[in-house]
Amino acid sequence: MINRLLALWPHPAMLRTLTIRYAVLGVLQGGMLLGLIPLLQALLQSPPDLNLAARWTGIIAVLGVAYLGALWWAKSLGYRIAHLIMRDLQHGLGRHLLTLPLGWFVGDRAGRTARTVAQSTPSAASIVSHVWPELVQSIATPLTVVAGVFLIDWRMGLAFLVTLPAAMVILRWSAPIVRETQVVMDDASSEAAGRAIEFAQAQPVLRATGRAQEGFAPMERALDQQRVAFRAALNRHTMPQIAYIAVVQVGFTIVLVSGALLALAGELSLAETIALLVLAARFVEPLAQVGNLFGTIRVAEVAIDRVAEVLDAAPLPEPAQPKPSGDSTVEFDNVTFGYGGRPVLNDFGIRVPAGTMTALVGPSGSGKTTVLRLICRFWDVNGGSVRVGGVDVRELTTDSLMSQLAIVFQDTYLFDGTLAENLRLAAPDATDDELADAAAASRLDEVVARMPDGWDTRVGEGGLSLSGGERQRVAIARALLKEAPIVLLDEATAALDPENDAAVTAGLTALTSRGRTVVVIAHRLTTIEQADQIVVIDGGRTAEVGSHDELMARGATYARFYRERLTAASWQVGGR
Ligand SMILES: Nc1ncnc2c1ncn2[C@@H]1O[C@H](COP(=O)(O)OP(=O)(O)OP(=O)(O)O)[C@@H](O)[C@H]1O
Repeated sequence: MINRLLALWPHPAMLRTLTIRYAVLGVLQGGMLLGLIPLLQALLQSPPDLNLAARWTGIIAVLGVAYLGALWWAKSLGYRIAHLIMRDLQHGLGRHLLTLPLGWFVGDRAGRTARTVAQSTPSAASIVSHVWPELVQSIATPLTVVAGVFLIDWRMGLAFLVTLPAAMVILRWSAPIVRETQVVMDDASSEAAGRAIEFAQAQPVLRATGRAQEGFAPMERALDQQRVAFRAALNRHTMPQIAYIAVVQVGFTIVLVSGALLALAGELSLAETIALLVLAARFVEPLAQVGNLFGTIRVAEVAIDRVAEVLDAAPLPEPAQPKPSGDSTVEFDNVTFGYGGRPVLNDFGIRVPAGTMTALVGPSGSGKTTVLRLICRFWDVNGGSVRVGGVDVRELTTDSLMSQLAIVFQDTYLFDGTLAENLRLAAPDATDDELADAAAASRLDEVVARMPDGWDTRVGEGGLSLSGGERQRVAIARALLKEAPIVLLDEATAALDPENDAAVTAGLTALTSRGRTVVVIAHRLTTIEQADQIVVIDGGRTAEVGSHDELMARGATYARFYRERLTAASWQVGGR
């Protein structure tokens, strides 16, 4: 546990100091317990030696005061180190997350990362504030007691000692079991939490389809699995727990029987025997404590593993000798790419000249979103190259690439701030006039005018107090404000109401008329007709490229799509 922690937080000297302080604490506690022996001897001999008893009471009291002082001395250091660990791990995670490819965040990673930062770092820090100190103390106290008992009577010392190795064997045996079950319970909890979030988000769909009452099968399955995992884990925990308690109790019995036999044989005085038995009862306490701690240690280890998993994720390689960016042409040259083993893009090639608009169309799953992600370098290609301004994106620094791109994805995420703050994320120094200009071009000004507090209206977490179309207007306004030469846009697939539809068209017109290079996954007929070039993607390849008129004249895939969609009530080229 400590080695794993040190691998993430390499400050062994501080942990050594902490260990010494808690060991001193354990020794002081053991000393107080040992002080009971002469105290009881003085009281139980006939006649009782009250002077001696008073002297030992004084010594125990001094040890008690020293113990309290040492407790403050050790705890304050433990809390300080825990604070440093939490701060360093959270900062380290934050810095590392910034270097990871954006593709790393796709899927359920966002939720897991939130858990790691918010829950696993305090859990890892609790190792030094609670787990390790208690463990050190729980070992130092019994060892001090055993050493003291050896000095009084070596046979009783052996009787005390015999429990320790047996307890260690049981703990070693149970450690992997506890750890394994902890991982299973943790995974089951993550899955159940994920499904519960999905259930909440799917409420509109479930209610619209009349299935809200029946519940939601994936969540029910996940909750069932969680219950089964918890029951199985608790069952597996039971055996090691019983075995450990048995060892401690058997050890206690051995001490009792040995004490009784030695007393009967006249080898121990009555006072010594009673004192040793009192000590045996107190001796068992810290040992039982160690048994409980091992479960907590495994929980902390799982937390460390989760932090390490994020910190071990490979950062996006930055070029050793970055090249300066060129113009805003975007090119795919014989690009091959797949997620895992399955190829998605095969020998894919397109050229988007600077200052023009290209619409990507094609059936669902053909690879349109993947094309946009590769331009942003969410992932690196397996073959060929993606070039921006004539330079391979792998030869541009992330900052330089990102400064050239504005991204408008379907589900625009807005921060829980005001409309103005959300827009200024793209350009913190933008003047009010620039804000107003971007808003007018994307028709966000209409939304601002409708809102009670205008630009100061709070949009709620994720921008949920705005409609999907309104959020996309904010994203387009951001793209206009950012002054990035290339805009990547994934149009909302849901049919927009006429007002939002007109706003997106106006935003696109503004972007192209201001010389931006626009690559758009197009779902609306108006967008496709607006484009300088249409790229039809099918099966990860470029099936057709040309203007609307050229492709219609060819009468192949695009023309077929177009006619189908035109006749459909809700026209969507994406095949949805
Ligand atoms: N993160 C991912 N991990 C694994 N496979 C993925 C991932 N993202 C996409 N895919 C797969 O890659 C293929 C292409 O997906 P992509 O999202 O690029 O298609 P698309 O044309 O944009 O589809 P749609 O129009 O439905 O959004 C699909 O088969 C999809 O299942």
